[in-house]
Parts: sequence; structure tokens; C-alpha cells
Amino acid sequence: MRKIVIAGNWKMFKTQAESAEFLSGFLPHLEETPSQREVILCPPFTDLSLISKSLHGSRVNLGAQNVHWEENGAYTGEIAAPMLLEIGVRYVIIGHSERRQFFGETDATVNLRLKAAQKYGLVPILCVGETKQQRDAGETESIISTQLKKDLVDIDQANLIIAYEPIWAIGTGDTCESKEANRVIGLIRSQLTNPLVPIQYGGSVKPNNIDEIMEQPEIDGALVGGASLEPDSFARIVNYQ
Ligand SMILES: O=C[C@H](O)COP(=O)(O)O
Repeated sequence: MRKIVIAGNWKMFKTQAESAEFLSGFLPHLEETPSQREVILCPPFTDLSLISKSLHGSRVNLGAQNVHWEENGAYTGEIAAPMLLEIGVRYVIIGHSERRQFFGETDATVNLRLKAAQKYGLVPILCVGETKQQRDAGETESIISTQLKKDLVDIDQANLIIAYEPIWAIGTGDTCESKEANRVIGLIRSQLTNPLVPIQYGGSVKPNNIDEIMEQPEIDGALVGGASLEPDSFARIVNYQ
């Protein structure tokens, strides 16, 4: 039985004060959340410590949005796995398209980060997906297949989550049709050696489309950006029917 995992990626949004306000609105909704559903919040680094304290005793897990591959060192602006572990982080998003697109992330650095996360006991959420141009050129399958091949070298698939995020659907309101997301996620699964890896869909997931997305048999959860920033909206997604 595969796990259902719903994660909120706050990207570069929310100060500590705004995070505290979010939690006071969001946490009470979790009383309705089925117990086998994994709920993860991935705030900016600056909010992690405060949120970790507030989540103590709650069922929400904490995730970071990136991690460096070294244990420490002269890497200005980077954060290492032991720093995250010490404050209660358990998950980390790696290879998000915004990192690949704006910060020079490559499949080689994604692979290094995945290895480091697993070495220190963090569970990585690996993001893969195609651009609009690649989709229109019929390259979706080959692009994703190449990403998986390169990113997953020497990665333990027993401690891994994958998010299929078509880049053209991120932040655009232009959700990938749920059956198409299901098809691509099925293709991703066919390339894995472990059939139990949870595979999420990400890209304009909203309260009004989560039910349909989660009805699809291959989709094991969602990686939610914009709609995870507002307590009622994220609660509706986490508590989908
Ligand atoms: O990590 C989350 C994704 O990039 C989706 O973002 P979005 O829900 O705002 O489209």
C-alpha cells in the first residue's frame, strides 16, 4: 500500500509572524484529516525553527526547500543536512524546477543533494517535469526519463518521494488534466525499481481540483504551492474527500 503525502511548498513566502498566523488557522483543521495521510509543510529556512517548535506534538511534518551536499564548509548561502535535522526537519524538496531554472541546478547537483539528504536520514521529495515547449515537441516522456535516470543514480528508493510537476502548470492556474497527470505518473512509476515510492502531482493544485486529482489511481498526493499559503485553502486540500 503506497502512502498518501500532501506537502505545502511555501517557496519564498511568509515571515515568522505570518507563519505563526497560518498555523493558528490551519492546525485545528487537522482533527478531520484521516490518520494515514502524511502532511508536510516546507516553509523558507528562516521559518523552520519557529514552526518546528509550534508543530511539536502535532501530526504535521517539517520539510525544507533545499539542502547542500556537504556536511559543512565554505558555501555561502547554503544549508547543510545536520543543520536541518537538528531543528526537526524530516523532508526536503530537491530539484524543484525553480531551482533548475533560476539557480543553475543540474541533474548532477540534484543527485548529490539527494544522496546527502538520504545519508543524513532526510526523505527527499524529488521534482521532475517538462516545459511547455518540451511537451509541445512530444518530449515529455524522454525529458522525464532522462531526469530520473540521472537524478536517481545510487539513490535508495525506499526513502524517496517523487513529485511530477509539469513546469507549464506551476503557478499558472493551468492544471495538467488529471488523467494526463495520472498517465505520466504511471510512466514515472514504470521506471522505478521500488513500486511503493509515493508519487505526487504538483502544478496549480487548488481546493476545487484536489478531489479529481486524488481520484486518479497512480497519484499518491500533491505538492502544493500557492494554495498552501492560506490556512483554509490548504486545509481543504489536505482534507480532500
Ligand atoms: O512546489 C509546488 C509547485 O511548484 C506548484 O506550485 P503552484 O501550486 O503554485 O502551481
